[in-house]
Amino acid sequence: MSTPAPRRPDVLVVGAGGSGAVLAARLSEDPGCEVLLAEAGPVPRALSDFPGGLLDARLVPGAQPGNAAVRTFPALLAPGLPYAAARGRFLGGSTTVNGGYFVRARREDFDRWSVHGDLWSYDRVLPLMRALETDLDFGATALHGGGGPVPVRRTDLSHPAAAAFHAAARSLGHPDDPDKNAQAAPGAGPVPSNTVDGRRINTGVAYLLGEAARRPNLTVLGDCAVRSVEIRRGRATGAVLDHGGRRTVLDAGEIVLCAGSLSSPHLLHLSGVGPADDLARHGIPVVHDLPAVGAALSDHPQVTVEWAPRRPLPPPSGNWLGGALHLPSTGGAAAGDLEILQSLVPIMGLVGGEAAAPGAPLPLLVSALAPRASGTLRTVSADPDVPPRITYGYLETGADRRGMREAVRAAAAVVTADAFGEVSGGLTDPPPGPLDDDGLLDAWILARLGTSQHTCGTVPMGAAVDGHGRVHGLTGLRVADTSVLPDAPLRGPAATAVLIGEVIAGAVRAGG
Ligand SMILES: Cc1cc2nc3c(=O)[nH]c(=O)nc-3n(C[C@H](O)[C@H](O)[C@H](O)COP(=O)(O)OP(=O)(O)OC[C@H]3O[C@@H](n4cnc5c(N)ncnc54)[C@H](O)[C@@H]3O)c2cc1C
Repeated sequence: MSTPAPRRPDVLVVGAGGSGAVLAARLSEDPGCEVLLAEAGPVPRALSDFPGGLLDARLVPGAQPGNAAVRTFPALLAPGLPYAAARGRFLGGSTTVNGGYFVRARREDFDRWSVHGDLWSYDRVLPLMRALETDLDFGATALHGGGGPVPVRRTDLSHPAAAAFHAAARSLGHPDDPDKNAQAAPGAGPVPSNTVDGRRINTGVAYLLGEAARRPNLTVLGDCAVRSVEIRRGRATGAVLDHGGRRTVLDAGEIVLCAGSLSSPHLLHLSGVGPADDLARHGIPVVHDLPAVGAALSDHPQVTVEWAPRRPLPPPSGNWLGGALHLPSTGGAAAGDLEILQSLVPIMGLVGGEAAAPGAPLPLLVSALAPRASGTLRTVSADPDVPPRITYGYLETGADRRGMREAVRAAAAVVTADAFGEVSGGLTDPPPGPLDDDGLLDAWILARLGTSQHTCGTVPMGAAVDGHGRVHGLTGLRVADTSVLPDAPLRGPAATAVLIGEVIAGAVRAGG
């Protein structure tokens, strides 16, 4: 991994995050392919150069307001409900600042997505899901990988709160779910996590700091922000980038946008690719009318249910996560579209960057994972520094609200089960009233509404790109990040972001 002045690469990869770091590493395995990876945030050259808090798996840097590795985007979760959406802006992208939960999408997700191309069928992606990981619990099996870049370890359920959570879920009849990457019936179990010895292994560390760092055909530029893509006569020819205090135009054989689900559609818009009327209204010269770019946005609404420990509990040893319960909502996906994720760190600790906050209530993060694209991303200025206008469109339908109510009641049932009494002094939020009344519970949920930060679907396969990430109507331009998933998976998307890098790298290398 060298840092000379940029020369014309065969492939310019924009963004070194969940998908881009993977894509650049895989493409550069071919010594005949010159790859330039441009990352807007800092790019450390060694593990020791990462600020400590970015690797500490007891923390979630993206939850800390003002963290320097995070860019925030103003957004609306629902009408009148503002929110600051977070994205990693550092080598590894959002995988550097996320929760380190690394769970595969479900077979149902691939069944939906594979209508856009066989590359996405479960049988086609399984070998890649094995190739991208080293499963430290199960080793190499027909389902799991034994030699891939991302280490996967399941969370330790021996912490008293994690053990009690698991026992309580079991006592309520939820099945055991010991391997959430095995596509079994949903239930309660440990969380697969890209964490080893208390360190969260982001995609930059996993894919770029090892052997890839010595490849002469891979250049990784940090603090290098792409402003727009140059497109001439229907072909992407290069990109405008800011690097080292200079603005330059870099020609490239092919450009792959991996800037994430909020920045890739924004970059397309700024390059004149998107809904023509909207772009023209904001003074952006239209290059290619593609209304689907930014027309939809899919994510998972989240609220926090809290309980008070009845006695001092130890801080987590290596991971902020305890266990997780997945269950289907009424009429929802059999794979489980409701999620209750146990945090062993209080909210004030997650927000403040401290793993311990003795005496504070402990949270369960409660999300509805039904795949639905309810939001939008619109560009409102030709100035790249003006953020896009983002709406999530949460809780618009009766089914959305019912799903969240069911998830909150399921979480409250776990907390109030006898088996949880071993560690718990009781539920502190929500109070009893809202749990018994749909209207009150809807109001409680709305007042505490947040998001899992799992945005997908802003440049979807089908309407905007094909199954190989190629932007419809243009040549030499692809998108390869969570933007291309038509909807958010039934689990968190980090493992799927890595998979996207693997799938699209395969497509590029195969010449298709
Ligand atoms: C706080 C938080 C917690 C999360 N927790 C989890 C979790 O525990 N489990 C889970 O499954 N998912 C989680 N996610 C989601 C998951 O991390 C993301 O879905 C995944 O990282 C997305 O990968 P990506 O490649 O699409 O984008 P990103 O990982 O966001 O990468 C995009 C990269 O592009 C760079 N970039 C952007 N614009 C430009 C530009 N113009 N020029 C150059 N570079 C640019 C960015 O700096 C970034 O490095 C979380 C997300 C957040 C924000």
